Amino acid sequence: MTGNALELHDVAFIRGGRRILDGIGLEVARGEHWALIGPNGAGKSTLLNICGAVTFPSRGTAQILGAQLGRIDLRELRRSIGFVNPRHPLRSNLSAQDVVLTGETGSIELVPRWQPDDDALDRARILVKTMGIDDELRWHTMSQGERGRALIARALMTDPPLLLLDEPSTGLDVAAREQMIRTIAELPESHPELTSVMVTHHFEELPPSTTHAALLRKGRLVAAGAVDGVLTTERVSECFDHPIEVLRRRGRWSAIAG
Ligand SMILES: Nc1ncnc2c1ncn2[C@@H]1O[C@H](COP(=O)(O)OP(=O)(O)OP(=O)(O)O)[C@@H](O)[C@H]1O
Repeated sequence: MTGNALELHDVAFIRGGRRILDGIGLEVARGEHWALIGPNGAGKSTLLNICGAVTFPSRGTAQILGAQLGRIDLRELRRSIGFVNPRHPLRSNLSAQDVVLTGETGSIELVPRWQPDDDALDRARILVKTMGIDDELRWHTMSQGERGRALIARALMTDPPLLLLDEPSTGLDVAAREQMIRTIAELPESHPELTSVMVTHHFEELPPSTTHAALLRKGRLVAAGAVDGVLTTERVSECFDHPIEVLRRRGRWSAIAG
């Protein structure tokens, strides 16, 4: 496939007369791995939802994988997008493999009377294995870290060209967080065609595979581009309206508030 994975032009999102996003222009080329960072309420999740064809812009245009929102079959497009949200509202006590299989139907629960074909079953088994998930586990008793890995495997079920991650390390202890970061950092190797966008609050959670970053403040982009030019002390301090020193060591980032 050619062209950018994402192209947003002058996107605004307005609710209750409030501009939650405004003047957003963003181009994400295929194969890039973006981090979307900003203070609470900056609009990160809203922007990610637009990238995932979950939310439509109030103004401007959003092209996702070459298709313009509002002009395409959403079901088909959504199969091309893996979405990882740790607040996954699954109620049933599904096995790890069944959680992964719901990625095939794009549903939260298993679809009644739906039977996966052999190919889907094989892919689910391989994903459970490569993500290092214990296949005896069931949803209700999985730890947050195990759930996170199961949700990434679920998101990869359709082999999507675009993966969106909304704070995938939420609720993880430091060991589980490191494992999650490693899992995400290895994706470009196992899925070389993949493009990803990850929302996070914490610089420590950025995988070393991050190639680009966008800083969002009060619904507007403060900076967007190659990661080392964006995650600087100056730009991050401007974004958070607070002095923050950004450091990069051995490929990983940290931030210290002044
Ligand atoms: N559909 C909606 N209707 C009204 N307000 C909304 C809607 N969606 C989001 N908002 C508001 O827009 C703002 C941005 O929300 P969003 O969740 O995108 O921010 P965020 O940067 O992801 O925040 P956080 O870091 O706290 O998760 C918030 O004030 C939120 O309450």
